[in-house]
Amino acid sequence: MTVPALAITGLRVGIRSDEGMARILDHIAFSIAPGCILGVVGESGCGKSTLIRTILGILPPAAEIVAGSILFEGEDLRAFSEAELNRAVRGSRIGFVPQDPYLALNPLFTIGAQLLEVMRWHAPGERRSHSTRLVELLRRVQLPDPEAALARYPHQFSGGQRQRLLIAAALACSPRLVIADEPTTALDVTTQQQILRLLRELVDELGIAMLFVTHDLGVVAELCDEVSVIYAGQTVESGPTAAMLDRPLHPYTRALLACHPDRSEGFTGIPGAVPSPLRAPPGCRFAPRCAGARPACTGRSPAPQWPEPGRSVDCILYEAKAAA
Ligand SMILES: Nc1ncnc2c1ncn2[C@@H]1O[C@H](COP(=O)(O)OP(=O)(O)OP(=O)(O)O)[C@@H](O)[C@H]1O
Repeated sequence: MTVPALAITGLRVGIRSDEGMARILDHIAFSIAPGCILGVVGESGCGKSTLIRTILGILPPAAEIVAGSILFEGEDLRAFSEAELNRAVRGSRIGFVPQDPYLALNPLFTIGAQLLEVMRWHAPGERRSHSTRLVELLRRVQLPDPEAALARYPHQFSGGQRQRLLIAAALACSPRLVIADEPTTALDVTTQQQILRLLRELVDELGIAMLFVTHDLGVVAELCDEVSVIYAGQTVESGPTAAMLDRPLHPYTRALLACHPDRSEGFTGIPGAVPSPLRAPPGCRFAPRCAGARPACTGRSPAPQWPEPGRSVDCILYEAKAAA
C-alpha cells in the first residue's frame, strides 16, 4: 500500500485568548496520496490558514496542537524539533506557494539572488550547479528567457510570471508535498487558468502531492482529485471531487455550491457568518445556518459517517440514515 504523502487525523488546535481557550481546529482529518491534489475548501474564517500553519509548524505563540497526528510520508511531524523542521522539512521536503505573488518576493533583490539563497540554505553546494538547476526550473514553469530572468527584479515581471517564479521556488528543493495557499486569487481569469494547468502538469510529472487551499469550488472542480470541506475549524465532508460536486452530501457543501454562479440557477448566499472559534455554537457548528437543522444538531457534535466508499460526511442527518 502506498504511504500517503500527508495523513492528518483527529487534529485539534487550541488558541489562548482573554476569553479562554478556543478550538480553532477541531477534528480535522484527511490524507493525500503522492500524485494527488487535495483541495481544502471553506469560507473566510474557517481555519484554512491555521491548518497550513499547523502543518508547517509555524503557529502563533498563543496556539498549540492539542490532539491528533500529522504524518508526512509516514513520519510524525509533531515529533520533529524546530531545527529539523527548519532545515529538512519546510521549504525542502514540503514546498509552499503563497497567495499573493506581489507581496511574496522582496523588491530589493534580483530573482537569482532570492531563489538561489533558498536552494543554498537547504542544499549547500556549488553556485553554478544551483544556477543551472534554477534555469531548468524556470524553463519548466514556462517563464520566458529564464537565463535573463535571474538578473531581473520582481517588478519587472507580471503577476502571472511572479506566480511562476514562486512555483519554481517551491519546487527548488524537490519537495514531496507542495502546499498552495489560494495561489491564483490575485490573478486574472486567463492567467489563473494557465497557472492551474501548470500545477496539474507538475503534479502529474513529478508525482508530488499537493494540498490546495481555496474558497473557490470552481477552482477545485478544475484542479483537484479530492476535496475536503471545512467549516468553523471542522472537516464536514471529504471525497472525490466529481462525486462531491455532483452529489454534495453535507448541507454546508450544498450551500457553498449554491453560492457558486456557475453551479446554481439563482444566486443564493449562506445566511449568517462563520462563528468565531471563541463563540462556537454547541453541537454541529453549522447548525445555526443550516436550513435542515434539527433540535438534535445542537445537542452534540456529529460523528463521521461513510455513506459511500471514499466519502465521509459529519452530519447527524446521515447518522439517522445509517441507523435506519
Ligand atoms: N492568533 C489568533 N488569535 C485569535 N483568533 C485567531 C487567531 N488566528 C486565527 N484566529 C481565528 O481563527 C479562525 C480561523 O482563522 P484562519 O485565518 O485560519 O481562517 P481562514 O479560513 O484562513 O480565513 P481567510 O480565508 O480569511 O484567511 C478565525 O475565526 C480567526 O479569527
